[in-house]
Amino acid sequence: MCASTPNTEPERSRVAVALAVIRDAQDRILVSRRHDQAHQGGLWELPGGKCEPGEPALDALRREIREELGIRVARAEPLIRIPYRYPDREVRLEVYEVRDWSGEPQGCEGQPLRWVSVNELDGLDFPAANGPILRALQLPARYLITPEPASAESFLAALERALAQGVTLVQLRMKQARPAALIEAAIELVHRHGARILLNTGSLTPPPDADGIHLTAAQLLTLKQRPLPADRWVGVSCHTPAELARAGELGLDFAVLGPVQTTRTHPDAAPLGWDGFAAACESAVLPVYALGGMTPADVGTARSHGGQGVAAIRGLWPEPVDEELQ
Ligand SMILES: Nc1nc2c([nH]c(=O)n2[C@H]2C[C@H](O)[C@@H](COP(=O)(O)OP(=O)(O)OP(=O)(O)O)O2)c(=O)[nH]1
Ligand SMILES: [Mg+2]
Repeated sequence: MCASTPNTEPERSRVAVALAVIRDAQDRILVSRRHDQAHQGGLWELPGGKCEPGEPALDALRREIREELGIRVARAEPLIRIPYRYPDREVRLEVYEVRDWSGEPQGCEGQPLRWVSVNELDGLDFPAANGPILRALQLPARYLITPEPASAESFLAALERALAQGVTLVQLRMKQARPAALIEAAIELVHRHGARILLNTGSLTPPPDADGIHLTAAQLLTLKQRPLPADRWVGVSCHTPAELARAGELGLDFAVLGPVQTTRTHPDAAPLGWDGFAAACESAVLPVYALGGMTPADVGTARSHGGQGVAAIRGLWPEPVDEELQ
């Protein structure tokens, strides 16, 4: 339990929890099964547990992992934090990625253990609060937003170079012309490189072979429910904590938030700064990319401020670009 204050909501329900995504050399993740009698019993879980009063989450993580698995965490990187309200309890999950640890994991409390790939995680039953953690594990650190295509040929050539440079998630952003042949060619090219593509064309019904859509903040505010089923992704552009909250309520998969910095093309727009970005991520219940003046060199800063990584046109497109997003 966290520290309690007498005259506020009953604190009995608010629990800070430190969890570990422990990876082995094959990039598999360690999961355990919760005892049937526990809160959210019988479901699979990430190892970890409740912070003691006043205990920093990272200390709680090391302690819980030693107690539950008998291994020593050498280094842990923040992945995501999820505030979540169950009917009987409110939790705040602080999730860390652990690639550097020593010892041989054992179920010290008799709990069954399994090593699984990120794809296999999708097929296991976890507590409801874990959905955004799975998404954070599936999403890359860089999210390319394409500039408005000039010619199809030069656009596809540049997109191919971006993919060859390791981009694995693409937003096809078309605000002017939307030629179906170019959209299909881009989808095919992205899939040939094993990457995913989301369409930002104003339509809520993308072609069946697209991996999902990316919404504007204006579209977000008109929606009553998530526009696509769970097997297709829905990203959204947000500028305020209120928009992020709405994206979380609708169960969208991730958001981009900006502008974090002043950009060349919009020098007058008030930027959030990294502190504003971090404050907004604090209460978000979905992975959040930083947008606005970002380059791959900013990934570490974005992550240390609670973000999933960076989203950019100019910073990730292998050709000079005039436009910039806010
Ligand atoms: N360990 C764990 N807890 C989770 C996950 N997802 C989720 O919502 N929770 C919730 C369930 C519990 O309300 C809380 C953590 O509980 P816990 O049972 O692991 O706590 P603990 O290790 O300190 O156990 P105990 O001392 O109460 O026996 O967080 C998850 O992936 N792993
Ligand atoms: Mg536990």
